[in-house]
Amino acid sequence: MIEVKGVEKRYGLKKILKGVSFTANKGEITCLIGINGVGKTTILKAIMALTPFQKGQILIDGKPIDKHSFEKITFIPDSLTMLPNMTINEAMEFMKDFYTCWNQKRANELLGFFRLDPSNRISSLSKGNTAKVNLLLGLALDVDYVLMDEPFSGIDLFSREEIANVFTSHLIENRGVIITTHEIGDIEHLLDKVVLLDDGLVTKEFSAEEAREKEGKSVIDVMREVYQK
Ligand SMILES: Nc1ncnc2c1ncn2[C@@H]1O[C@H](COP(=O)(O)OP(=O)(O)OP(=O)(O)O)[C@@H](O)[C@H]1O
Repeated sequence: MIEVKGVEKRYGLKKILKGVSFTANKGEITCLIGINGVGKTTILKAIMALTPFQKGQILIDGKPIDKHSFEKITFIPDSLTMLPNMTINEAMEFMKDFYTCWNQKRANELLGFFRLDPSNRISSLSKGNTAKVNLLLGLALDVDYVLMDEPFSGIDLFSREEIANVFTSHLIENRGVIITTHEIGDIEHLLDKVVLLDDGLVTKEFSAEEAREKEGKSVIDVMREVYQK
């Protein structure tokens, strides 16, 4: 389980996170939702220990985050960070050399799943295929938790559907996923937990299934209730 406890984060004088707390379980998809600039990416970076925070604590499976946390967790940013003149194959080789937890079998499966040609250069890929390569490079790591920042951003409906399909496949297995997205409609049915953020705080943390089954509400219904008050 990932536990975010009372995290406060300032950039200069600007307080972005004012005591954010929530949990994300293994085997579940947790979605962070909030308007642009609320601090979703900052939370993911804090979990990865990529940005320092002033107060609070983040635990992964009961242990505070440290330099070894990357053996358990990976961060898939909203853009691909590989050199544009690399082929997909070369990008995979790079990851393989860098990470001991690289799983070539899963990488090959992901290539097939996304119908990617490994000889293609990163610079020649469409936006949708670039997003898929980005996901492939993260999901091919044998880690328990995957953080994904806006995996659907700026890509067409069909690519979004293909990416959404990965969430119900064995390629995610029973890992814990934290995702940020503005494209709720595409993945609403896949979400286990939703964390709504506003003004530096969690305003609501709820089970998507319970909202659906007990209250007959979609995630978007709950968002309207919370944000349009
Ligand atoms: N390195 C930085 N230095 C100063 N301010 C920053 C830095 N990184 C982010 N910020 C500011 O912190 C706030 C939160 O940024 P963050 O990227 O976490 O928001 P977000 O919710 O992910 O936004 P979006 O939905 O647009 O991706 C924004 O106001 C942003 O301008």
